[in-house]
Amino acid sequence: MKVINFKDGQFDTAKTILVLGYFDGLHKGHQALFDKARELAKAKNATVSVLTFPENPSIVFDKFHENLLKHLTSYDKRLALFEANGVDFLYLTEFTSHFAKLTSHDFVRDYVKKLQVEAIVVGFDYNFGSDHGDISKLSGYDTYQIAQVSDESGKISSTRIRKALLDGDVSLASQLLGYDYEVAGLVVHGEARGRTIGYPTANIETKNYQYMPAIGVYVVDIEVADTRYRGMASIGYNDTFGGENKTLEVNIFDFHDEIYGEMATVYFLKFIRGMVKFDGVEALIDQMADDERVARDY
Ligand SMILES: Cc1cc2nc3c(=O)[nH]c(=O)nc-3n(C[C@H](O)[C@H](O)[C@H](O)COP(=O)(O)O)c2cc1C
Ligand SMILES: Nc1ncnc2c1ncn2[C@@H]1O[C@H](COP(=O)(O)OP(=O)(O)O)[C@@H](O)[C@H]1O
Repeated sequence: MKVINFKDGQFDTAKTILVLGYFDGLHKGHQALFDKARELAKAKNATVSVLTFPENPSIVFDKFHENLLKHLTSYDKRLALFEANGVDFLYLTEFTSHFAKLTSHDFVRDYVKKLQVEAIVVGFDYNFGSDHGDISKLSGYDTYQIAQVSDESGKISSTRIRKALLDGDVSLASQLLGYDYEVAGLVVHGEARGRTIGYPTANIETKNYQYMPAIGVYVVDIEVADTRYRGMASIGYNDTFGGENKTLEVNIFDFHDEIYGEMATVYFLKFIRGMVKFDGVEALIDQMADDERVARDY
């Protein structure tokens, strides 16, 4: 997959199926668009391109709040997901006030017509231009609008996945995404207390603006230096010790190495329980032994 800044003007000249949207998380609903795009590309002997935005378009419309900067994936994971979904060319353009003001006619002229488009694929709720024009009429291309993908509880959406994470329901989030929810970060020093209680924990400091699951204890897998291990994670303030910073920490099973400064990816598999402020360290250790049984059995 080739990543191209649209403003650099280095457009590929092969016939292509163009997919349009923001696609935070590339969840099962988004994946349906790429399934269609791949099918069309095969039939028409074309490539698959996506035109998307690095940041959330809502930044242009909504009063700022921190969550507007957050994503369901890291940037690297996002690229990997586009590639896994069959995208050959990823065109990035910033979503700005100016971009939002383009009419559908402007958008076709300045963006769509720059590529050798064979057909366009969009989601059921896609909006074209500030005038909400009809892109198939304007552009003359076949346009496929893909119906929403639903499960028993309704439409699969990035909003539902964010809510599942904020509720600690990482199993639901992963089910809707079609892959395990993951957060990547750097292993940093904590209070060096973990080793003294028999449960060393790798403290993961995330550099990416990603949604963190709710405070609690989770079954996780963790990938360090290309190897994936089972572990148990805690997200919270280490209430038992009066901790003031919210941390993500992972006790890695059957692992004995120093990994400060390494990048690690944590895959959230299942919520175990909420955080507890214990009266003493012994009670915490007993509880962690129980957590370990749950995580190893998962
Ligand atoms: C699986 C797991 C469960 C935990 N549960 C709790 C808890 O219920 N209450 C709490 O105060 N700390 C909990 N912790 C956090 C520990 O307090 C923390 O890992 C320990 O203090 C070590 O901190 P350090 O890495 O800064 O040395 C948990 C940690 C893990 C890995
Ligand atoms: N099984 C393990 N799980 C997590 N970290 C481990 C493990 N074994 C060794 N380590 C190392 O020990 C560190 C954690 O020890 P800990 O006493 O909790 O210190 P800190 O507070 O600095 O995290 C990790 O960052 C890692 O380098």
